[in-house]
Amino acid sequence: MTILSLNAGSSSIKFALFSMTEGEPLRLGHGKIEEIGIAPSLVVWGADEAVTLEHRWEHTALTHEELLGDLLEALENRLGSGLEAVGHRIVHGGEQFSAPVRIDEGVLSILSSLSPLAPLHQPHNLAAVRAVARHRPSLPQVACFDTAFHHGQPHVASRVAVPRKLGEQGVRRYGFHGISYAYIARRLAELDPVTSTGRVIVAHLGNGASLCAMNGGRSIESTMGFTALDGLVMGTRCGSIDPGILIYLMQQGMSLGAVEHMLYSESGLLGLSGVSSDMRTLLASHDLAAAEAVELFVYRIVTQAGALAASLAGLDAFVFTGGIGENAAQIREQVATGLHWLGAGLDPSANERGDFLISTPESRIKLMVLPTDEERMIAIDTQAILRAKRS
Ligand SMILES: Nc1ncnc2c1ncn2[C@@H]1O[C@H](COP(=O)(O)OP(=O)(O)O)[C@@H](O)[C@H]1O
Ligand SMILES: CC(=O)OP(=O)(O)O
Ligand SMILES: [Mg+2]
Repeated sequence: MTILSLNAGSSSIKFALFSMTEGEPLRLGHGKIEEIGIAPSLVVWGADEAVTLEHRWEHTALTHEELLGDLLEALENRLGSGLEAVGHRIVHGGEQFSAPVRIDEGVLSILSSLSPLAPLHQPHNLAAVRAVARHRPSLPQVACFDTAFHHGQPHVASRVAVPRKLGEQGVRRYGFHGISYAYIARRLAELDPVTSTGRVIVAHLGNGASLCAMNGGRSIESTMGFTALDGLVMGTRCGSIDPGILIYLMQQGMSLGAVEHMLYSESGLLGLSGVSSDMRTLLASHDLAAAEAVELFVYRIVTQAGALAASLAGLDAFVFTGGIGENAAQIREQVATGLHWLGAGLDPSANERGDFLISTPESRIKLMVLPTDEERMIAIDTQAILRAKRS
C-alpha cells in the first residue's frame, strides 16, 4: 500500500510518500511546496535524500487546490502505480474526534465548523482534503488530529475556569502537536523503553511550540489549550497572555479581526524582536530586541516546564524536538540551564553534536533530542484506519 501524508499550512504544503511494508513504513520520498500565493515552488527528495524533482510554477496566483492537483499527478507519474490513500494532518478534531477517522462529507462539515478555533491551520488542512477529493474522488482519505493524543488527559487538566455551560459547549483545553507527540512516544519506547514508562516532558519547538507532559507515554498536560495560541512564545503567536489584554485592546477600539491577526501573526518572536519569526535569524542577530525575544522564549519554556513537572509530580526526562529543538544547541543549552534546579546536567559536547542523549551520566533527569516525523505517524495511523475498515 502506498500512502501520501499531507501537512498543509497557509503558505506551504509538506508531504511524504510511504510504502507500507511489513514492519516500519518505507519512506519513498518527501518534499514541500513553498511560497504558495507568492512564487510557488516544489522540491521532492527521494529515499536517499537526493533531490529528485524541482519545479517552479509560472503563475504565482495558483491555489492550494491547483498546486495539489499538479503534485498528485507528478507523484503518480513517478510511482508508476497509483496512490492508495491520503492521510492528512488536521490540527483541530474538537470534542468529537479522539482518534484518526476516514473522511466523508459529514466529518468534513464538523471539521469545517472548527476552523475559527485554528484559523492559521484548519482552513488549509481542509482545503487539501477538498482538493484531493476533487482530483481523485475514489481515493480514501483519513484525518489525523493534533488534538487526539491529548484526549485522555485527566479532566482537571482540560477544564477552564469559566461558567460551566461554556465548558459543556466545548470551551475546554484540547492541546495540539499530538501527531508529533504520538510519534515521539513511540520512538522513545523503542529507544529507551524504561524512560518511556516514566515522567517525560516533550518540547515540540517549531514555528508553533508547545510542551507535553507524558506519564508512561500518555499525555496528562500540555501548554496549548482551546487553541494553538496558548502556552509558549511562538514564531508569530503570543502564547499565554492575560485575557485582560484583549479586553483592553478592544476597549481601545481595536476590531476583533485586528486583535486576532495581531495575536496569531504579528506577535511571538516576530512581534517581540521586530526582526524575524525565524529562530536561526534571531540567533545570528546582534539586535538587542532579538536577544530579548530569545530570552523570553527560553524563560517561558523553563517556567512552563516547572508547571508540567508539578503535574507529573517529578521528572525523569526532557525531550527536545521540532525545528528549534532538533537543531538549536544554544536554545537547548539555555533551557537545560533553566532546568538545573530540577537536577538537569547537560553534556556540552553531546549537545553540540545533537546526540540522542545530551545529559551527563550524573544528571538526575535525562535530556534527549529526538527528531519528530509527523508524516510517518500520519501514514501509520492512516493504514491502521483503512485496515480496520476492511476487516
Ligand atoms: N539550525 C537551526 N538553528 C536554530 N533554529 C533552527 C535551525 N533549523 C531550524 N530552526 C528553526 O526551526 C523553526 C522551524 O521549525 P519547524 O519544526 O521546521 O517548523 P514548522 O512548525 O513550520 O514545521 C524556525 O524557527 C527555524 O529557524
Ligand atoms: C498546532 C501548531 O501550532 O502547529 P504548527 O507548529 O505546525 O504551527
Ligand atoms: Mg510543525
